[in-house]
Amino acid sequence: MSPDLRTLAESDLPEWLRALNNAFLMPPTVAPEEVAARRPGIDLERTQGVFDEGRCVATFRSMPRELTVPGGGLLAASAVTNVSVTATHRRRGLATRMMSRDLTDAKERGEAVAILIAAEYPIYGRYGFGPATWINEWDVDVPRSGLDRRWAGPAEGRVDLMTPAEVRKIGPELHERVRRLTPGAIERTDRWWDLDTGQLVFPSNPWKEPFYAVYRDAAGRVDGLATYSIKEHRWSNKFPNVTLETGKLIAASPAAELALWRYLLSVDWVTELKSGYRAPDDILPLLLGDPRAARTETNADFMWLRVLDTPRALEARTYAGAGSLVLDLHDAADLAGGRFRLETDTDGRATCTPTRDDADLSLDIAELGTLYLGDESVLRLTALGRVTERRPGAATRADTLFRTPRRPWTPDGF
Ligand SMILES: CC(=O)SCCNC(=O)CCNC(=O)[C@H](O)C(C)(C)COP(=O)(O)OP(=O)(O)OC[C@H]1O[C@@H](n2cnc3c(N)ncnc32)[C@H](O)[C@@H]1OP(=O)(O)O
Repeated sequence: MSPDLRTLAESDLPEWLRALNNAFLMPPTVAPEEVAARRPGIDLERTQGVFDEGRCVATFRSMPRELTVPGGGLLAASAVTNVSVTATHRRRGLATRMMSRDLTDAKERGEAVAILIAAEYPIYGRYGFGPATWINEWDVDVPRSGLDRRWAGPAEGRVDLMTPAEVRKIGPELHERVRRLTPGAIERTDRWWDLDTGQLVFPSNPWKEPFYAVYRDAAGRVDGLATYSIKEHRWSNKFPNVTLETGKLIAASPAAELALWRYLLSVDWVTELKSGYRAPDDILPLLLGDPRAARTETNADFMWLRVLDTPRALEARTYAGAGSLVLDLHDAADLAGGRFRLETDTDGRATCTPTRDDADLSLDIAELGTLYLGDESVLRLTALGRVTERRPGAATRADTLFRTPRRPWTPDGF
């Protein structure tokens, strides 16, 4: 009997979570309390499981999210997660079957793009995804950072430490503002905040209270929040030698961002600051007296994007001025391909319509995913042979339209 692929019923969940843990190399048995805690975060309608002789051997699910695009528009996205195939059933096409089904369903639901965070780089390009946002992680040698150790707080506004309960109240409104300013960001659910502030704890993942530093501007408006923790206290010969790990740092203004980084870098005893995953063009290294003190620990792709509805996706974002481009898009899965004319006006607003005109650029739908949020250079992809220029100068024109002044960033996983 061939394995049976289906949407989960309520009673399938414990076995499905067990399969997920198997593939993600975590202790397989999931306690009933864990299943109960996870259940509200899972929309059964958007799950898939493959069962072989009653045993779950593959998992998949997606959830609706709003993706911020250049210009601040919000685009309906299908956020794909928990993709797994048990090692006993690998390389038989199970992931491909689940992905094909979910992408078709997402398009029917009216989601213009699918997004995911790839466990490994080579997996998702074949399904039309391209890496759309990147992350950087820095390790700062604080004593060599060249910062004035007498820093006593921001010149304007203030930084205060707050309790998890206070953050649970003020965090969501702040994040709503921040994510609209951040192409590549998605919303945080109430559940996200409950987990972050210890109101909801998974039995398998005990919560340790972090520190929460909040920045308010001179008028008292909450404009920034940084979460951080200390891994271990190391003292040798009575010298403090402590590592501060930044959790999430979000800021709605440059003043808030500067004040919070400066605060974290000035906590007494701290000799090493780990930044956590940040935008690749985060200000952190350049605010140091000596940027060499910020060593890059990670520089990697983060969120991958797959266009499902080309006109809607391209019309949702804005561009750097007026222009016109004909894109010939190849899509092996036949979801979003075709030839389209993109017209932009001086305000950067766009229309995108099917056309039979000659193409300016030909590319695969996965390359459009890479270019969509403005992070990659069309010229660079042309040099690699991944974009073909059909009209001289078209790649440069496309770069002028698509690229953004700051790089997109996805602050949260999903
Ligand atoms: C969004 C997320 O959830 S990311 C998490 C992804 N999950 C994991 O990394 C957990 C461990 N790995 C797994 O569970 C599985 O190996 C998966 C899900 C990555 C792949 O599942 P499979 O059922 O083996 O994939 P499937 O058989 O459909 O493979 C399709 C193609 O992708 C290739 N492929 C699959 N996984 C990988 C990989 N990790 N690296 C390189 N190629 C891969 C296969 O070789 C195959 O290529 P082909 O079409 O040229 O023959």
